[in-house]
Amino acid sequence: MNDMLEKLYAAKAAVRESDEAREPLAVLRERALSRMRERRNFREALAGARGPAIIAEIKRASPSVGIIVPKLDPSEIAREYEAAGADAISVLTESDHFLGDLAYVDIARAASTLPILRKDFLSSRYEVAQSAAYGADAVLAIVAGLSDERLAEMVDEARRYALGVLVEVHTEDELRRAVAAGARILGINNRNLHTFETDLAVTEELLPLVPSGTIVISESGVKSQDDVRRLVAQGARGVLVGESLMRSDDKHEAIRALKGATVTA
Ligand SMILES: O=P(O)(O)OC[C@@H](O)[C@@H](O)c1c[nH]c2ccccc12
Repeated sequence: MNDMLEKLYAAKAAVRESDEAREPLAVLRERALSRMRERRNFREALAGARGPAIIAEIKRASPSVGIIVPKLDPSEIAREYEAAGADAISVLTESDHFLGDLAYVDIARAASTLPILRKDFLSSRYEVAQSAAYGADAVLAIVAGLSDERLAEMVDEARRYALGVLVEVHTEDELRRAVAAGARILGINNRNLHTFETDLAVTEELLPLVPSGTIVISESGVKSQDDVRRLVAQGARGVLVGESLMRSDDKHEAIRALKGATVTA
């Protein structure tokens, strides 16, 4: 694991410990199960999307670029994303480097009808149950930061609450591990977590190695209709877009443009 990732997971483990002292796993599991009827199907939303599936991200800051938007109204952004035609919403909940908050998940959920992905450096059953209890419909599992055992535990815990799992990979080896863990929704991250550089060629290189029936979402560095066109032409079902949408003053037009990519693809 690289330094940055290691730091993020270590900080997260400390947060988890204090959370656990306040709200034990059993309490969260019960609450997660009591919210089963609210669950929105992340996988179906992507599979059934018209044109390329767009996961629009709510992200206030990131380690690679710093502050993206000084003030954030997650409710308003969630509403805008849905009205603009997004298929799902990703919410950063990591607080130190991304200035996120777990509460944003339920805020985004209340403001839209789309499935909500909790994006964070999660590595335990506890955090998966917590995500479901706090209104998530799907969680992120970053293979580079997880042992096979941890990954399997997260996938197993997610199944209990019918949560989707977006299994993120960046290399061929990680892709193999994701497939072995039974990943049905793969996120191919174009960003190299050592250098923070993005290169859409990462998705293009890994796509031919993905088993059929797996939904592939290309993540990071996607900005234009041409980018989406290129990625879907290679077999991606859709894209996850953060920074370029957060910076856009006209989210409606921005998403419409990304969506329009299949028309000629
Ligand atoms: O802002 P971008 O370049 O559109 O990227 C979005 C998303 O892919 C990125 O936020 C991301 C991908 N994997 C992550 C893991 C943790 C935190 C954030 C991420």
